[in-house]
Amino acid sequence: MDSKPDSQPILEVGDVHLSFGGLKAVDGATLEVEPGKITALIGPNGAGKTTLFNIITGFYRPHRGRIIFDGEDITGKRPHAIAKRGLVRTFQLTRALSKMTVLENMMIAAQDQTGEKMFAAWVVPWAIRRQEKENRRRALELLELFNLIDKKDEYAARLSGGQKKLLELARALMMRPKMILLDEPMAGVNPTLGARLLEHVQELRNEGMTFVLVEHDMDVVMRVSEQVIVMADGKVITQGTADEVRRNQQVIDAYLGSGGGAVDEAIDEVLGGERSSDG
Ligand SMILES: Nc1ncnc2c1ncn2[C@@H]1O[C@H](COP(=O)(O)OP(=O)(O)OP(=O)(O)O)[C@@H](O)[C@H]1O
Repeated sequence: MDSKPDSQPILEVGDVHLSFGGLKAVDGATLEVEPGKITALIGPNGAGKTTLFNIITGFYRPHRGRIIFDGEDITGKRPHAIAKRGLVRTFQLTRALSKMTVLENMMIAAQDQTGEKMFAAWVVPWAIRRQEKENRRRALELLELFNLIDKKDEYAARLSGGQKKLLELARALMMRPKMILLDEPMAGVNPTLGARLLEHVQELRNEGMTFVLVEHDMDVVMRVSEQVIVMADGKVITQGTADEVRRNQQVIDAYLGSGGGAVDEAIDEVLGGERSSDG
């Protein structure tokens, strides 16, 4: 039932493994992401989704396996080198970032990427001013687009949950990525700002950007994603359209096997309330 991508994948993850002590957090994960689409990565708690995100973006080094982004092997490369190639992930605002203003957050995100240019700027001072001016122009443009311009001098800590998520996405865009990984973009976001965030994601996708999101809200997953990848126990158990995935018995079993009182709720979520009594 897996649907084969019709274009060359922008990201290929092949047989990736990573253990923490004896725990196999990612255990032979293999997947492909099509360019210019929104792909959701779902699975029960502890399936390995966040760990895989961290491996793909260079924050963890896999014990085995290969990651190809945009035709280039990026396995084991450092996060800033991967970001420079156009693959970035969003980050929850850390305590340090919360104590900076919204605009400072944007400027710092750009600096992370222009590290080498900054070195050049140290040698040639006019270059630093030109780069800073360009970063500031882009930061203000993005804040305007994301309706955060009135908050530019506020401390990031003072933003609402939804505004923080918008800032996280805007920060990632400072790096001019080809592909963005979003970890639970809708968590703690009110419905109005959540809808706006999804609109931005869909607009950026229409402009050719690729997104992969880890999201627990199945309503959101089924609504916005063109592809759904399902992980359980560190493995990818299936990949397909939202409709294909929701009918897949392995997916239902994976959520059933996740245990605890949330089982029924999880199945209802995955099946979108379409579970029949003969199941
Ligand atoms: N730094 C770490 N050290 C030890 N174990 C870890 C670490 N990070 C994750 N794990 C374990 O690896 C497994 C996979 O965790 P991960 O956070 O990747 O799952 P997930 O699918 O993102 O879950 P959730 O949906 O709950 O966020 C879990 O059993 C988790 O406890």
